[in-house]
Amino acid sequence: MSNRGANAEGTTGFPDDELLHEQEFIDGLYARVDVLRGDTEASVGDALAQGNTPMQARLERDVLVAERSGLLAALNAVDGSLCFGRIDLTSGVTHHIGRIGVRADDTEHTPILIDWRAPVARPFYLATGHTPMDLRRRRHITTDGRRVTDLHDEILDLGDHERTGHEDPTGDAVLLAALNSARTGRMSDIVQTIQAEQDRIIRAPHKGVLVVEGGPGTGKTAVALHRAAYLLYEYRELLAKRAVLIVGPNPAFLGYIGEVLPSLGETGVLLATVGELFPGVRATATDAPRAAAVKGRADMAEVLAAVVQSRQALPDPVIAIEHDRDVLMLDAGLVQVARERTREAQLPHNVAREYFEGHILNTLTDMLAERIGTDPFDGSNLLDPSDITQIRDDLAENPEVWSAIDQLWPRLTPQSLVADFLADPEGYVPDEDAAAIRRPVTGAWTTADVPLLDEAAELLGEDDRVARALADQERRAQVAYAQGVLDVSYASRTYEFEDKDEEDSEVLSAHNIIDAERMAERHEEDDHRSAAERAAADRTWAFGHIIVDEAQELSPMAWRLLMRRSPTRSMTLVGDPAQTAEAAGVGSWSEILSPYVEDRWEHKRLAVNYRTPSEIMDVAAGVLRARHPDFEPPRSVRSTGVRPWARAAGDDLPGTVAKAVAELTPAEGRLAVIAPRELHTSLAARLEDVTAGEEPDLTRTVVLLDPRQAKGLEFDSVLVVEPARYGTSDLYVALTRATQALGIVYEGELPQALRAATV
Ligand SMILES: Nc1ncnc2c1ncn2[C@@H]1O[C@H](COP(=O)(O)OP(=O)(O)OP(=O)(O)O)[C@@H](O)[C@H]1O
Repeated sequence: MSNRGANAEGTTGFPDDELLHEQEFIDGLYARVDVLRGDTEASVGDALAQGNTPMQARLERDVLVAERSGLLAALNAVDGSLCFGRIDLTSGVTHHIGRIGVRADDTEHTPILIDWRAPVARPFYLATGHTPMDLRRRRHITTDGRRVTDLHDEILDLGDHERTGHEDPTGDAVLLAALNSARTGRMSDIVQTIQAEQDRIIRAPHKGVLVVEGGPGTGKTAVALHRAAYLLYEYRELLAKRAVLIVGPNPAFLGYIGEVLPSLGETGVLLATVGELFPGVRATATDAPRAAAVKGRADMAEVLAAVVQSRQALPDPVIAIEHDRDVLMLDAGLVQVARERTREAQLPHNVAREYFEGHILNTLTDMLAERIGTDPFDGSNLLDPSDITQIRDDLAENPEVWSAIDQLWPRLTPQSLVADFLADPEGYVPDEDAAAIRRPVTGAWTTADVPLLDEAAELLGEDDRVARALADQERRAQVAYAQGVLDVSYASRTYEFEDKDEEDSEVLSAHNIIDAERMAERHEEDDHRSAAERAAADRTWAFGHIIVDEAQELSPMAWRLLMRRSPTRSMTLVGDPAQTAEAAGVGSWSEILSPYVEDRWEHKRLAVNYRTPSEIMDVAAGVLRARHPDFEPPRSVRSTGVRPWARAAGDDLPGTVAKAVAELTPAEGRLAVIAPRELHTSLAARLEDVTAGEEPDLTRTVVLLDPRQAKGLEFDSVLVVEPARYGTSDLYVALTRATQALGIVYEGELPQALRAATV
């Protein structure tokens, strides 16, 4: 830590010029930001107060309000932690670095605070004594709200003998302070201390698929989130329109990471689990592992295609249609021809129905025409084309014809198709798989059902003839309305400017710059939801970039869903195969990716563990090495000197756990008790003020979780209960969640791998 204290006076009690100097800068910065905020609030207020204005002005007003509101949200989100660093260049220039960029109110709009994502800020993260990148000094500025509390300087130009009294010889005091600080139950950003290996990943180009792999605590999640913020900054035009999607393993995890992007001033991101990616469906039930594994298998795509085909039925043996005192017999042979012709079009089922309807109507028309129009003498047909058309039209009015078509080529929804299939899967999958996935037709949806629904939606498509007709009608009404607006605008112009020639007028009115078609289009665009909000409601949305955390957990069917949302294949996938728990998870990155991008994807590794001290990491690594002797754990960046311990519970497991919890609960910070789900009720009964359940409140001091829920999270202290009941990867996850202390309580035997490593 620096040798200077927490206010503008040094330890000697004399004023500290450096601190004072930085405080002056920060005061000036906030003064500017306060003005900016005031101006922005006022302009939003003015715009909203305008009331009923002509359409063109309203459109401009809405754009302004949206932009300014975004700016306000960013200003408010970063308030109190605006500036965190400074770089001094050998040229004598200095730049302050912050969460967003701020410019002075001068004619040049001189930058006074550089956004951490700007290229100018990059040396702050990358410069070393070996490669100083033209820096003499890097300064970390620690603030408490608007007050500067500490400075840490690293000298990067070894020939520079000037000293400030705030030198940090190791250069990692700020990082270690961040790693040792008490956890809050919410992940915080790492923008002040991004390490060079992380920075290179954060700023990698957005095109193509980037896989980021690393052990527990290597900052994969932190890097993924900062990458989202970086991409939104660097490719703002594109990504503000198309939005960024971040996929996480469960809602508790999304809650845990949910504050990081707003703290970086970014809100245009959709955070979702795979179970939330089918609009209108909420996955509330949980599958048994075997069922999830079957539903996630790649061949389910073919299985569902076969289910759809099986709904395209044949009469058994005939359907009799009464028409005009005639009976028309639709037999299997005739329908099969119509069905084959329809299938040849290779369209989704519901879209193809229009063709099937046509073929059946034609078949029936031919049948009837032959029956009533054939000349008994020479066998020729006496009907002319208008008679044939009339017959066809009459048939199209007959409800029996439509009931036959509905029976043979029914309109299907993804929900009905998948629910019916799951209620009766025999014949489509092997018997033992069918037994694993069968459930009542009214059963609640699970996360593993969502990729099946999405697949079904693709196979079925939408018969949007009615919607299209309505939209056409609506559009014609809008164009007519827009034309009316333009006419009114033209008429009012002649009133207002009657003393001026049209050419002389400096005031442009709507009719000068826009025609009715375009104006109607603008009206359609008049959708105030952000891109992320619109994306959340649209199954077919193509995201600008997709980030997947814990990517190793996703099934092949879930990958199909995600790839549909990313036609440009602009993706960042982060994960750790050693932490794979889901039976449906995929074995290797190339297995996941080759069907979509062959071998055109990049692979980066993170090797330093920032979370888990070496004493705890050694224990966790031992567990994996017991199964995989060559396993290489990530290197812990710090050690605490505190060894993990293990304690036998005797015959009172809940009592021993309660005692251990009392010992391990940090004065500040959070404790997780990680225990098999079946023990939760008995343990919760003995733990005061504990939070548990599907979505526990992670900000509470003591949280009770099962190992799957603990994935991706971290706590100051962790108590692992009954480790012998976990699978290897679940145990590895559980053991690597603590930043400070780890205890283990067990009944019976302690697994061999844990015996030697604990006290
Ligand atoms: N450069 C950094 N500066 C400060 N803290 C960091 C840095 N990198 C990572 N951390 C911290 O390390 C902890 C672990 O990070 P993170 O959760 O992103 O790791 P992970 O690789 O996703 O872990 P896991 O696979 O176990 O979920 C977090 O508290 C994060 O804030």
